[in-house]
Amino acid sequence: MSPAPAGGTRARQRARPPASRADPARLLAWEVLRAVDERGAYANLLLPALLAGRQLSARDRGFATELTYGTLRALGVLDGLLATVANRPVDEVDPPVRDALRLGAYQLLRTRVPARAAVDSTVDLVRRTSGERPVRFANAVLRRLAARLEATGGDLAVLLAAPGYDDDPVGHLATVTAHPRWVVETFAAALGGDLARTRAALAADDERPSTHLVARPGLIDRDGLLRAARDAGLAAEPGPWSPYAVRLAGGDPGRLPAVLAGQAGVQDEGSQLVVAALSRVATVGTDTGVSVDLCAGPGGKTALLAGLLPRTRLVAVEPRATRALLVAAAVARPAPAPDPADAVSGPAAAVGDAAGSPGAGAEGMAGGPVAGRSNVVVVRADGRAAPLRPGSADRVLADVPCTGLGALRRRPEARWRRTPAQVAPLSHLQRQLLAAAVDLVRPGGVVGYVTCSPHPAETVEVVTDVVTRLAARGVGVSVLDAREYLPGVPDLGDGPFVQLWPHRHGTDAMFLALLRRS
Ligand SMILES: C[S@@+](CC[C@H](N)C(=O)[O-])C[C@H]1O[C@@H](n2cnc3c(N)ncnc32)[C@H](O)[C@@H]1O
Repeated sequence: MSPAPAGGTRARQRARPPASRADPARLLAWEVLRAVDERGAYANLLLPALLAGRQLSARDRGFATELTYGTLRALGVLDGLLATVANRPVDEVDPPVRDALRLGAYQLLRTRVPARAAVDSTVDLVRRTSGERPVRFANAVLRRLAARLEATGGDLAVLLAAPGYDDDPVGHLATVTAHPRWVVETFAAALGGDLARTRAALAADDERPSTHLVARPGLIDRDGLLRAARDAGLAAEPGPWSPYAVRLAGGDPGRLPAVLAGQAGVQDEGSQLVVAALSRVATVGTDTGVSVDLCAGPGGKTALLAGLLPRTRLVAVEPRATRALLVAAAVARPAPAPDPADAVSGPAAAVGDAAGSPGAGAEGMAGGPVAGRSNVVVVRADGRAAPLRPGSADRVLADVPCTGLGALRRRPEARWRRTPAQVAPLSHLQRQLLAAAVDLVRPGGVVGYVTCSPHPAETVEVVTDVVTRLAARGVGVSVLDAREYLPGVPDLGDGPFVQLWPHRHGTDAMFLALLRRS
């Protein structure tokens, strides 16, 4: 029988480990890491749920959050570092022990926790979660790592033997910024090969994003939301670009009455900008009074667009039942009230129903309308076959499913989960959805094509390809200069498209193309 490795699989079969001093913040972070690793959980959903169920001090909550997100973002670097001191490939270490070591390595590398405390607390965590057997191994690994970090001043390029920047800039950046190589290549391609900007974009993925709120037009204005946030003790500032945005330095926006009442919501400022831009484009010719949100779930953009186009009947299309219900929840909210404080009990906005509106019929809608408060009707359907007549909409928003490479700072584990193989199928679906959007819009109407990814295969290439193919079929589409619809927002790229970036705008890396059907 071969000896079980320290931290090997047998450790899990041991009797229940003795209680130890593992502190609650580290334990909670470890639990999230395990769930992400074992069952593909989403940290940004699981962590708040676990935090809500525990009695932790504000300091411990902050620490648990930093440990969880920071460790998940830096996973590639942490595993690389651990491999240099573990004398074995990291993926051969028992997963529960490996996750504890990752947390310890993160504390050594990126926090001000003293090295000794980082090592000792990780050893306690290992003891508590895996028993005594792997404790010596964990202790030795982290002590070696602490010594190496001290000896090199934490220089990752040295520690991880990164390729020299001059020899292999992409490899170098991938190593020192903890991104897979293909993501570095993607960002570089989207930034025209500018490697200094690529480095800045990659670095921005590691910064803790502020929380952005949207003041939903007609329900609350931005100043009212700002006041409400400050009154609730939150550090709030107006967003620099969107007239509806408030940025929070921290704190829980979920307890704000305006958010609970649906007058405001959590929404990245970049998402607000692309919706605002679409609403600002004047249509040419006679409006039908119908607009479409073709990929609506979970409904953040639907809610904003409905507020910006109050006289439009907005058909929100979403194929997944759970997400369609989220759209319904996002729009089934109180109506405008003169004083935000009264809005919770204010009158409901006009009930929307696609039936009878030009081009939109309730009959044939897969699943039927599932919500209709205000000017929105939610329809469960595939956007490629939405139950709407061609040419029936004034505006169509196609916020297509994408790799989400533009929101890596908000989804810490995503950079390691996404693969280049996912791009082509998405790109195919995106082409189909954009073509469907153009089909739905009337001549003189406008399509907004949006991704939360800067990948050229999901952005410029999709738009260029679809416009070319449609032209070959005699469908005229002109590409508008989307930058003109975001006045005051600097550095939007060379046009005619808009590409936002975390490092330039503090937003997710949203892409926007505006197309007018002729
Ligand atoms: C990027 S998300 C949209 C986010 C949304 N606009 C918001 O701001 O809350 C893309 C959505 O498209 C939906 N989707 C996936 N396949 C689709 C299809 N064939 N037709 C329409 N929507 C689809 C997904 O379920 C997902 O909810």
